[in-house]
Amino acid sequence: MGVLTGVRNLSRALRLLVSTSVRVAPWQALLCLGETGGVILGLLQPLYLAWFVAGAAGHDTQQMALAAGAFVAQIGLGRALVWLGMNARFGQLERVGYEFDARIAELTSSVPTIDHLHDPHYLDQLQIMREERGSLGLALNTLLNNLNGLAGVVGVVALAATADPRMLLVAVAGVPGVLAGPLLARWQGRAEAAGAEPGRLAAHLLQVGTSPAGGGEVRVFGLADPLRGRLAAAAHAWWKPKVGLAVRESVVNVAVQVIFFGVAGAVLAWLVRDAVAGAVTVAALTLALLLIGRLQGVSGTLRDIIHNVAAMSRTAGRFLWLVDETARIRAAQHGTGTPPDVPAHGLVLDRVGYRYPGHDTPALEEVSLVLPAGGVVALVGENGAGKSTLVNLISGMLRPTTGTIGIDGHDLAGIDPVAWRSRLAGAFQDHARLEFTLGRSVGIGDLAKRDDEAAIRRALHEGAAEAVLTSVPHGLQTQLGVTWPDGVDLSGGQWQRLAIARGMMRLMPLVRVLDEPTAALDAATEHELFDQYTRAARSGRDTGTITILVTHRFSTVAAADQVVVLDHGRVVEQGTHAELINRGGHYSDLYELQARGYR
Ligand SMILES: Nc1ncnc2c1ncn2[C@@H]1O[C@H](COP(=O)(O)OP(=O)(O)OP(=O)(O)O)[C@@H](O)[C@H]1O
Repeated sequence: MGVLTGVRNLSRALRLLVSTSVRVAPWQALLCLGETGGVILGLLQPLYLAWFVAGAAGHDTQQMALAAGAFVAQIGLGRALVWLGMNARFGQLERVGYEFDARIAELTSSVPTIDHLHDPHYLDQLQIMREERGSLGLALNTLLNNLNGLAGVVGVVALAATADPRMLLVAVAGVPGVLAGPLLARWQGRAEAAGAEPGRLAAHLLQVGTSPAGGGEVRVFGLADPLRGRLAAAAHAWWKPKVGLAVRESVVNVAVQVIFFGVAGAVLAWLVRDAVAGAVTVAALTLALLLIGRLQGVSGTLRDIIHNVAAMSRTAGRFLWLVDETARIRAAQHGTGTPPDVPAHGLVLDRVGYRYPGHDTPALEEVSLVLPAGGVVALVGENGAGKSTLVNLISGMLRPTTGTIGIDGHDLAGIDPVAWRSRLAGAFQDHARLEFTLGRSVGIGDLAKRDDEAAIRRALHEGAAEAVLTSVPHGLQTQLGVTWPDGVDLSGGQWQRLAIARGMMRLMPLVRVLDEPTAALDAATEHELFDQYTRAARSGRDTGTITILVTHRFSTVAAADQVVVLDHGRVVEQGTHAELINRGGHYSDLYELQARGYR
């Protein structure tokens, strides 16, 4: 990164932090400056002390009284200002922190597609940002501390020069300490980057090892030891760069101190010699002595300022990267067209391919399909065949890396993704367990009708979830989730049925996707449900809804108009169930294999 880019990024970061702080709480932002005034007053202490000592040496009681009075007054006023500023600073810290948390959540969820959530680089940046979320909140705090520190540095150096110009040599001896700042900041940046991925892995392994969901498998498969081993290795890889950094920091700090105190000792000896000879006044020598400690602090303060500003700029830079990246992704999804109210022809996939970010092998290749309006298509195939990827492409969550998907002759890329998504309905294998009231948990499948009891009951009926409703104590008002007052828990299958009902809330979707929402149900129930969807789809053919069923169970898809068989990301067969059975190919083999399992 060039110096110019660095300066530009820093100034962008500073503007972001200051403008956010001022926008969130303008009065507090202003009050924070009181602290800087207090710091500047505090700097004058050695001056009053030197006057006092000089007054005592010259038996000048008036000077002594004046110096003592000024000393006490500046302590009182300085402390009051610091107190005011500090309170404002801490109040500001929380509000700015919440503001950034909210904006991060908004940015990550405002992208209509999910390709970026599969990108390891994006996830690493997000992980570091989560770890450092607090430091964005602390940004104004850091900035003010730096401002106070800078005021202190300027004041101390000016006072030191007043005491004796040779004291500037001592200030210069602090330069190596200052120069070490950027070096340490660079090392820290590298250590953070090196620890991000293992940190994510350690958090994931810890979650697997401690969550009730993974608990059963961990025990049955005897995974506790290997998991502990991998967790230890990941944690080691996470903290190793941090330990290395701490060691190098210590070595640099010791070297810097040795240089400073060597020069300071020599200059003081020189001043004492001149004071004995009468060439330096008692006041100047006293001031010089009092300022040595503060001068030593100067290089530390400057270094901290550089370090803090670099860290702050890095953290703010990541936030700005997220802002830019979000804008870039959104700009690439420039579709503004509206989807048709009722599809006339249907979806056409023309040589569609998709490659996940950072992966060489495509998950889908050369997929060409026609999904007619009002039709029911079943996607079948073994694990990893590409069914969910295809569904995500049709839903507009992912964008094809090659080929096009069109609806009634219009490329999906030209349609506003949010408008497209608003016309989809469905239930997915990774459904959410929404711990709201039962009615709300289903109703939000169509936000406009979330409180429409009749619509919710209809969706529960169509999702074959009425049995869930009758099994809970307070009907639609039942709170779901045992961690809430009066909350009830549901079985995996019951949660799944609610997710399916949620997918039935939208009445006239363009596409209704049912991506293995029935995995927790038995084969007979799944069969019955898919038959019900197919019948519902056929009875409402005039709405043009394209129904896509995804399943592993071949027996449940016989009623679909069209069965598409995927294998290793390619369409290997398509046709009706009867056609495919007669063909005696891949579908027929797999169907026979599963059917034998049920005999
Ligand atoms: N987030 C991802 N990053 C990289 N590769 C992925 C990702 N998700 C899926 N894949 C890969 O893409 C291919 C297709 O996966 P997909 O989930 O679409 O298959 P599927 O047919 O739905 O499988 P299943 O029946 O197990 O749900 C697989 O090889 C899988 O490993």
